[in-house]
This record gives sequence, C-alpha cells and structure tokens, in this order.
Amino acid sequence: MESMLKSPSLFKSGSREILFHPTADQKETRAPSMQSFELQEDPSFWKEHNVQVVIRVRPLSSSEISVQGHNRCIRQDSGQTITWSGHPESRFTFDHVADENVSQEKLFKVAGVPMVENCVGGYNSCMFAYGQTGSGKTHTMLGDIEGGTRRHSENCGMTPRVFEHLFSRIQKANTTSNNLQIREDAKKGVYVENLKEVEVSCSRDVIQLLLQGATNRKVATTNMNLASSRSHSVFTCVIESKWECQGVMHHRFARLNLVDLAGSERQKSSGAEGERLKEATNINKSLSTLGLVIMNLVNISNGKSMHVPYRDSKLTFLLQDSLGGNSKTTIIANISPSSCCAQETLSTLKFAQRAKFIRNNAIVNEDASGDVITMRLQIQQLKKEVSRLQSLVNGAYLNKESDNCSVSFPGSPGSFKWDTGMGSLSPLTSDKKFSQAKQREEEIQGLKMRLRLRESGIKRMEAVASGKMSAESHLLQERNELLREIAVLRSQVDRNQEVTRFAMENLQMKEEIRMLKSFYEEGEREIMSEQIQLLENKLLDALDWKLMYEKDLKKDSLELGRLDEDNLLISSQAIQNQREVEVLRKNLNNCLEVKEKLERRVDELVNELEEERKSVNALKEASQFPQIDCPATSRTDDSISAAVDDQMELKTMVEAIAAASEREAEAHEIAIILAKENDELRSKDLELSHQLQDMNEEIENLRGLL
Ligand SMILES: Nc1ncnc2c1ncn2[C@@H]1O[C@H](COP(=O)(O)OP(=O)(O)OP(=O)(O)O)[C@@H](O)[C@H]1O
Repeated sequence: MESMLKSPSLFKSGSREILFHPTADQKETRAPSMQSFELQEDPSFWKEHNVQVVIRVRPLSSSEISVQGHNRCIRQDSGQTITWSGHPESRFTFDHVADENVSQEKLFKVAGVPMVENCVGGYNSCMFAYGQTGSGKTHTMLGDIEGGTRRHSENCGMTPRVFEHLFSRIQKANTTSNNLQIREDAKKGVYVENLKEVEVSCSRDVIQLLLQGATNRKVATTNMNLASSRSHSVFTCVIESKWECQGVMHHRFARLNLVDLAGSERQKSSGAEGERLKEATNINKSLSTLGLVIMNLVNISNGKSMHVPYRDSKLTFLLQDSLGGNSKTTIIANISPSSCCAQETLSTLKFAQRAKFIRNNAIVNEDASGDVITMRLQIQQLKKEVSRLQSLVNGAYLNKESDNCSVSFPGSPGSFKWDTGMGSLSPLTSDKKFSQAKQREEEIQGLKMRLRLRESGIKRMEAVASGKMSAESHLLQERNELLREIAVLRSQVDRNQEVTRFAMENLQMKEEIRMLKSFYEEGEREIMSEQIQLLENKLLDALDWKLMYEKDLKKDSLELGRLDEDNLLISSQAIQNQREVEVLRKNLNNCLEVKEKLERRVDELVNELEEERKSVNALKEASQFPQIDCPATSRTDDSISAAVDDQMELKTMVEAIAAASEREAEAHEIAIILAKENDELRSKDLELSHQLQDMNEEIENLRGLL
C-alpha cells in the first residue's frame, strides 16, 4: 500500500510551474482555439450512467511557451467535443470538456458534488485523474490544500472539497433527522448512538489523514514537471449511513476512491535516469496494465469474452470495483494544450475515449439484515392482503342480495363464482338455496378468521422488528396460526365441489402443459439434431468438392485448407465412398460381360438344339419310311440292326438334348440372377450418380459463396 500513497500538491507548491492564463486581448487574437465553453451541470447523468469521462485542459506552462510559443495541438468545439488538430485531425466527444478557464470550484460542482451524492445514496464511487506527467492530475485531485488547517482555498482540488461537502451533508442529515439518538449507558455514560462508528467527524480530520498518508509520497523534478509524483495515490473512504424507518434499521455503505495517478512519461522527454527511470518504468508498467484492463473491459462490453488482468498491478487490483464493477466512476483525463505534447495529448484523448465504453454495474449497497428486510416485505404484502380481504368481506355482505358473487381465496386452487340463487332464472329448490346460503356464510366466517390471523401476524412482526418480541416465539405462533388457517382453507375446499372441480381441472391443465412442454422440447431436440445432420452433410459435401476440384481450385483450397483433423477424417470417408462406387461400377461391367457371354452361349446352345431337333426329325422320318412304303415282312436284318443303332443314337441325342436343356435352364437362371444383380447395381449406381450430382450442385453453390 505504501507505494500507492502519495503526498498532496502541498509538497509540490514550492516548485509550481508558471502557467499561462491568456488576457482578454490574447483570447480575442486566438479566438478559434481559445473559445471557452461553460461547464454544464447535469443532475440526471448518474441515473442513467455508471461511468463518466471528463477532459480537463490545463493552461500552457511557461516552459511550453518558451519551446513552442502559444501553438496548440487541440481545439475545443463545444462543452463535450474537442479536436486534436494534428495529422490526421481527430475529433473526440466526452461527457464534459473542461477548458483551462474552468475553476476548481466549477469542476467540483459538475463532477464532485454528484459523486458525493451517489456515495450517500449507497453507491460505490471512484474518481481518478489520468494523464501525462505534468498535465494537472494532482492539481485536479488535491490542488492547494494549505496544510489542511484552514478552510479550502480557491485552488484546492477535488479531494478536500469532496470531504467538506460530505461532512456538511452528514451534518445536515444529523440535524434534520431524529434517527440519531442520545442515550445513556452505565459504562459509557452519555453518547450519541451510531456516531461512535464514524472514524472521522469532519473534513479537516480527513485532510489530516490525507496528509499523514501523503508524507510517504515521493515527488521529484523531471524535465516535464518540477514536482512530479513518482507513485500513484489511492485515497479510500468508506461512508456508512444508518437510519430507522417504520421500526426497521436501514444500513447503507459505499466506498469512495479518489485516485491521483502518477503520470505516464517518455524517458526522452522527462530525461529520467537512474532512480527516476526505475520509477518511470514502474509507473508506466502499472499504467499500461490499466490501459489493458480498460481495453479488455471495452471488448467485454462489445460482447467478447476476455480475461481482465486486474491482478497484474496493485493499482488495477485496488480499483477492480471501480473499473467494470460495482461503482459509479468518473475519469478525469488531464491534458496539456501545447503543441509540445501533441502525441501525449492524443494518446490521453484516445485512452479517455476507450474508457467511455466501460460498462459498470453500480448497485445501492444496503445491508438490511435478511430477516428485517423479509419481514418488511411480508408486512407490506400482508397489509395489502388484509385490505383486500377486508374489501372482499365488505363486498360479500354488500352483494348478499345480488344474483352472483365472485370470491377469490388467496392460496386456494383458483377463484370461483357461486350462484346465490336469488333472482336466478333457473328454479332452485329451497334446500339447495339453503345449503348455498350456509356455505357462503361459512366462507365469510373463514375469511374473517383469516383476516384476524393476518392482523395478529402483522402486529407480531412489528413487535419483532421493534425488538419487543423474539423472532423464535413469533415464528412459533406464526406456525400454529398458519396450521389453523390451512385447516380452515381445507374444510372450505373440501366442502366446495366447484373448487374441487376447478382444482381437478387445474391439475389436468398442468399435466397438459407439462406434456405439451416436453413434446415441444423433444420436438426442438429433433429439429436441432436434423439441423446438425444437415450441417454435417454440408461439411461433407464441401469436403468432397474440395477433394474433387482440388487441382482447379488451388486458391480456394487455401481457405478450405483450414479444415481441421475431424474434417480430414470425413474427407477420407468420402474418398472411400468414391472408391466403393468405382468398384461397384467395375463389378457391374464384369457382370454385363458375363451376361453377354452367357447369352451368346445360350443362343449357341439353342441353335445346336435346333440342329439336333432337325436331325432327329429327319431320322424319325427315315425310320418310319419303310413302315409306310414297305411291308414289315420285307425288312432285312441289316435294316433292323441299323434301326436299333439309330434308336440308340436317338436316345443318346435325346439325352444330350435334355442335358443341353438343363444347362440352358441353369444358364437362364444365372442370367436372371445376374440381371437382377445388374438392376440393383444400376439403381445403386443411379442413386450414387444423383447424390454426386446433388453434391456437385451444392459445391457449385458453395463455390459461388466463396
Ligand atoms: N488547470 C490548471 N490550472 C492551473 N494550474 C495548473 C492546472 N493544471 C495543472 N496546473 C499546474 O501545472 C503543474 C503540473 O501539474 P501537476 O503536478 O498537477 O501534474 P501531474 O499530472 O500531477 O504530474 P505528475 O504526473 O508528474 O505528478 C503544477 O504546477 C500545477 O499547479
């Protein structure tokens, strides 16, 4: 922490720079660059924002004038905009731009007062001054505090003013409030309740503390600043407020960080060497961490997920809440208007510009002990319910004579209507009328009883809140009364058929909703898995396309080449598929060839058969001829033996024909099987060709997209 502490500008006052404040004439001669804009207070700013960025331009210093004359690198365009007039010219917009004529008092009113109000309201708050060395950070945060003994001077800065205002607010709150009470205690004597918890009681106490810490601060002369702070200063103050309202104690607390950063500096310009150089390196290191933290916070506010390196420097670790956390934060970026500092000024303006995009999430820190807060809420709710029940009971009596009554029972399965029967068009028996009137009477009694229970509950809670009753005995009684109430409600529900019917319907509807919900959720899952499948297919298609057209599309493949190992697996699968198609195609061709051969063979066999048939017929005719033309007695032995031979040959031939027919049948069967196989292969081939065609089309589309 020591390195975080830094003494106030009081210690710098001996070596103050002479700054140039233009006269009226000078202002006129440099009218465009010197135009002054009134700082506008904006009371509603913090209602909508958690981060405020203010630019403060300090007057030219005598050393700057001696180097660059009155040349300036910036031009103010309005109370919110400033232009850096280098190359290229850059225009920046902030919440406020305070020119060199803006007094400490005015800046405090615009930025300091609302910060105190935020703290009193329970918001953590932070103000830090950022800027190059010698740009006026310490002047802004501390200014001249003149030993901390007198009231602040015209030039005193933000911190003393903040505490003076804070204590005057506390003073006012004490005098106008009855909350702080004087009590007497046997040991302590007379004391102001709660005041003992406040460790500082006036702004002077704070300034004294500030001075104690400031003695640790190192100030040294550099080329850029006669009294340059060599460490950051973080002054933290915890503000607590307590008050009682309706018997409940409220407790708010807020942390206020007032930060005077050490300035960023270039070794070349500051001329830092040795010890100064070490300091400068450390300063720049923590400032660059601050810059990185802010950059990452801005990225986060733009929806990126990033690690914020708060822990990389003590400064950012300490300011963690103020940057992107639970705080309302003001950043005052101090700049020099001189052309000598054009680059540093531009970098500060850029830093401030980035800081504008930080998103903080400030909440009121109110420690209302859980029980009390819950009880307060319960009391409010119960009071509402009591008045509702009261109006119901009154309404029920008023409506006694009317046709229909509608009653809502809190906690019962639903509200329901009942028919009084009075004046109803449907004729009801007197028994029914009587039982309905009785039921209604019972219900009114039930309501009255519940009303009484609620009222006594509220009284008990109030007694607990004011400490007159212990929470345990309240809870015990509450439990018993709730049990009684449940019993009353149960008997009402049991007796009322309509309520039971509604309860059943309610249950059924709940079940239906549950089923519809699960159906919907499952449906969603299906759709999602379909979509995933679709995407996977597209990826596969793209890969196939890549593999097939790799040669033609070397350029495109550079982009596709980013596909990872998973994609390569899929692509090898695609290659395998392609190979399978090729094998099938070959098989198909083989089959076709075999089929053709077989068909040819079958034709040959059919021809042979035909030949055989013809020769058999010829033989038959030859063997029958003597029977027709010659008598049997005229046949010789030779002719008989020849006929036997012929018969044998015929038999052999018939057998051969039978065998050939069998082979033909077999060949036919094989041909049919092969034809079937061919058909299957053809349809598979066709299917694959379609798929390939689709893929090609898809690839064409993808190509078009690429
Ligand atoms: N707005 C201003 N009006 C008048 N004088 C100013 C103003 N801003 C700064 N100065 C003077 O400029 C000089 C440098 O300012 P200061 O010491 O506050 O700079 P710094 O940013 O804190 O520097 P470092 O980072 O080196 O500590 C001081 O003499 C200071 O009084």
